[in-house]
Amino acid sequence: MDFVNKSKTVTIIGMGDFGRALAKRLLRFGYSVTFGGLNPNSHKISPLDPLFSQTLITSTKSAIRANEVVFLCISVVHFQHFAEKYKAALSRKIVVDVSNRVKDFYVTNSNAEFLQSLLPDAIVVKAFNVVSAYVMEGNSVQNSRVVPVASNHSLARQAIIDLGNEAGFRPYDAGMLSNSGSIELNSTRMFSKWKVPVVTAAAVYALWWLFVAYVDFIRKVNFTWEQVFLRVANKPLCMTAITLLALTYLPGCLAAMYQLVNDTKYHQFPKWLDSWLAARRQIGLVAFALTSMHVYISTLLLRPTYFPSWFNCSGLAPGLDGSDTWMNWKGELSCLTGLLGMLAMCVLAVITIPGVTDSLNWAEWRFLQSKCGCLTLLFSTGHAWVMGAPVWMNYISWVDVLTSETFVSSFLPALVVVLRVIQSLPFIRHSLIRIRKGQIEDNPSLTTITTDTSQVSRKAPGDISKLTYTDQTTSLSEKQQQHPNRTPAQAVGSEDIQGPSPSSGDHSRVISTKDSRAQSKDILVCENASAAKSPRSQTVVKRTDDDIRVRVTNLADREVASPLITSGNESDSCEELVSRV
Ligand SMILES: NC(=O)C1=CN([C@@H]2O[C@H](COP(=O)(O)OP(=O)(O)OC[C@H]3O[C@@H](n4cnc5c(N)ncnc54)[C@H](OP(=O)(O)O)[C@@H]3O)[C@@H](O)[C@H]2O)C=CC1
Ligand SMILES: [Fe+3]
Repeated sequence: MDFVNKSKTVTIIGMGDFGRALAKRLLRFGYSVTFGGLNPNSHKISPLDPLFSQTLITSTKSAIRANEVVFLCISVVHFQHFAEKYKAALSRKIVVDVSNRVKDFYVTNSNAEFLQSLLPDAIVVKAFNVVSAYVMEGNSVQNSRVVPVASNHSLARQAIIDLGNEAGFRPYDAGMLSNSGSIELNSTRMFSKWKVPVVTAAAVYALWWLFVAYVDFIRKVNFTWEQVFLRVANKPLCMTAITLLALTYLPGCLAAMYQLVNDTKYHQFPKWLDSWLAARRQIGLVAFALTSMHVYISTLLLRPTYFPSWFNCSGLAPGLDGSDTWMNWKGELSCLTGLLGMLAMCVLAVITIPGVTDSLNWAEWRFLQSKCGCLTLLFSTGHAWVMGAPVWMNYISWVDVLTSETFVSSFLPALVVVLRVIQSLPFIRHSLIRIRKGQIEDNPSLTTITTDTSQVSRKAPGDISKLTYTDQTTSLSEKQQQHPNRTPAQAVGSEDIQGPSPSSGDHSRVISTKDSRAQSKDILVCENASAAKSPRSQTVVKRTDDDIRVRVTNLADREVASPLITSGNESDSCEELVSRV
């Protein structure tokens, strides 16, 4: 079987939306396509389309025979029927399953594994199901979709990765076919990362609404019911925006405090903090959306009748058009701080766009994230204080202060600003820098983390979440989302977890966690650490043709010590091998 598809020819079974779109994309990138369908004589492929002029449309059987790589662009519902008919013809062919889950059609584990069980002699590869036919057909290959490719056969997987690269996608090695379940789920699950931030925003907004209703309608009557749609609704809106902004930066402060308390960066954060850190991007973007709305509404209402304390009036009887009024220092400073906060927030939002993120190097990205985040918090808190502070001075009782909307809503952001200022004090900063650099821990034991360096370097968002490394303020999984092309080692500071890399000729695959057996030609990297938290050294287990070699590399303080080597045999577990070193 020729896994290197030098002839650039593929077969596509199914001439529906996806099959046609895939064919167009491949033809555009120099591939030849043979179509196979149920009804080769009645299909929707236009003979007038110049792209399809050289395309062969034939019976399913002939199309399968024609090439080694067969894309199966039919619904999972038809898999059984299809497999029964063409099982023999597909023997030893690479069958690429592009299908997504179908409601009410139950398969155990995944469509791809189901197909593999129906076609035991074929090599099933899961790929391209995350791309819609519409995107596939489009001319633009900029910002192309990241495409996970999974298969039990590493050469077949690599062949499809190469094909994906040539067709303008960003494929990555997603490991074994057993990973197809999550690949399929991820491509059909709706807004899974947005649910918690949006629900949190809704809950915070509801709470602030209750507070505003109490303060402005029950405690004192400050507004009429006619103003609830914009003037009053604008209040909980800005209060929610500033709270969410604080919630975006608070977990970073908590993470730093956690590291300071434990005096190490290797202790895993509590699960809730890890999830919170990972959700910061979404929380921040919701805050940005609400802030934008607040700015529009405030601009619409910006006049003396709505904001009397922001304007000076020249005469006894101010004109209705506001012609004899002008903004006082409070109005001008409120607007300035608000707009500067919005500007800093816009920069933050823009750098989350993948194209922009990719154009920044790590230092630039960190600088903008950290500095603009700080500025946004400062300006937003300043905006609330400029509006509220002159009024707070006149309050007689604490109840008045505690029912001041500006005071209550700026409390959390102010707390985050204070925490950040404290954490930037020289002696605390130095401690944090020392901790984040990494340190040696005594008595390292073997961790449960086993991963393959060559795989990790190609992994995409979500798949590296098993790794426990986190840095100061950004959880690794999130950083990997923001920089899908960067390896975890780059994300946490270059060589930290990157050990000796496998030679280019090695065919490697991800081996499951815990007690993995060294496999032929596989490379297995174990992090030596105490309780999976403190990588001190890295162990590469490599099976050569004759024996298994184990190399332990000391990573403490980024120094790579001279490797120790031992030998073992095939049945040895990683732990056993390492214990012999
Ligand atoms: N459309 C999209 O955006 C995406 C689709 N996918 C996946 O791609 C697959 C195809 O989707 P899509 O193209 O939209 O679906 P369509 O219904 O548009 O096309 C399915 C095609 O498969 C053909 N077909 C059905 N059974 C067989 C068979 N036994 N042998 C040969 N051909 C057969 C049908 O032929 P006939 O018309 O004669 O019945 C039809 O042309 C699905 O599994 C879907 O989950 C994945 C990602 C995105
Ligand atoms: Fe405001």
